[in-house]
Amino acid sequence: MIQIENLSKRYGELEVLNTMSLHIQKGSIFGIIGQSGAGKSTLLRCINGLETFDSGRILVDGIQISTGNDRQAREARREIGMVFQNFSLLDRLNVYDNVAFPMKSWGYKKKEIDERVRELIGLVDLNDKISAFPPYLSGGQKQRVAIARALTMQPKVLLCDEATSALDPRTAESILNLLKEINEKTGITIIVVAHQLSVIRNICTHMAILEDGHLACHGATTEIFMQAPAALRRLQGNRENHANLSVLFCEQDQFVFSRMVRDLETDFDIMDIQHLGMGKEAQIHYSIRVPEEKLDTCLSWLRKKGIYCQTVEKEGADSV
Ligand SMILES: Nc1ncnc2c1ncn2[C@@H]1O[C@H](COP(=O)(O)OP(=O)(O)OP(=O)(O)O)[C@@H](O)[C@H]1O
Repeated sequence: MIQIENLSKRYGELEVLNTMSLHIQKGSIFGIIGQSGAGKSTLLRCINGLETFDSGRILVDGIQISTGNDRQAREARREIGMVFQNFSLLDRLNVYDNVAFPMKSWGYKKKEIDERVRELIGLVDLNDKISAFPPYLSGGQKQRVAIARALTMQPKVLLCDEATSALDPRTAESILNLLKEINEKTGITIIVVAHQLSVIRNICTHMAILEDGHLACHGATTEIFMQAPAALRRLQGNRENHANLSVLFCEQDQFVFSRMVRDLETDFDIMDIQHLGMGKEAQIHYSIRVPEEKLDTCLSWLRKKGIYCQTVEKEGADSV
């Protein structure tokens, strides 16, 4: 149903996607995982027509995806809903109006909008919050609103970019269960980008591992975990030779790890992410695992950038 054929993309000198080909079956829940900077989000943005690419093509149900503004390109993009880590809700609109927003933009009739919005708010179990505004919702409730909004145009595909990374483990689990339920009820194809192997293992029927813009392996999730190819083992990492770090930074520093990978030519695993505080005070706490021989350079690189970091005992970390 989704055909990605020889997809390549560069940002200047940096080759982010390298002749990547991948077929994603209709109705599957497909997980994409890889080290930070491997190209996961870029691939998702290409599928959604949010990002241009240099060569290759992407077909959704036989229709070619592009960033163009012609009718065919817009209709094709309409078939794809997307949810993000930071929810991307409009704070000035209540739950009902956030969910209604895409249909209003496309000029649907009021009655049709009302029926669909109420149905979706019921589906994500938020009937009691229908008039609430996003600042008064929990993270899990915000993500439910974002999921309902992404489904308003009855897309064939739902893309989830780190949809549960900002949530505590129990809330994350309830969102993953909701995605699974939506997949079973509607048959929608779901693509999930995640940092944690547990997310992929829990809900994905199929998966792909990206490494430096290459497709390192892909297939049925159960088979990949059973066969444990080298790419999976690399992702799981060899704990003996790795050190765990606790890193705290502000939302606007989100590209810091990609820069660290480039500057220090090191790999690392993100083992846990927690969002702390709200608004201007918001911070993100990452538990990461770096190769032991790179530990000192990573610590001094992060500290030079004014980022709080410290090593932690291995037993204290939440493994992927
Ligand atoms: N707009 C941009 N301009 C320049 N480089 C970019 C841009 N967006 C992403 N990159 C670079 O492209 C590479 C792939 O980024 P991408 O966000 O796709 O990786 P990712 O696998 O999703 O990483 P993460 O897990 O950290 O989100 C990174 O090296 C990143 O720094």
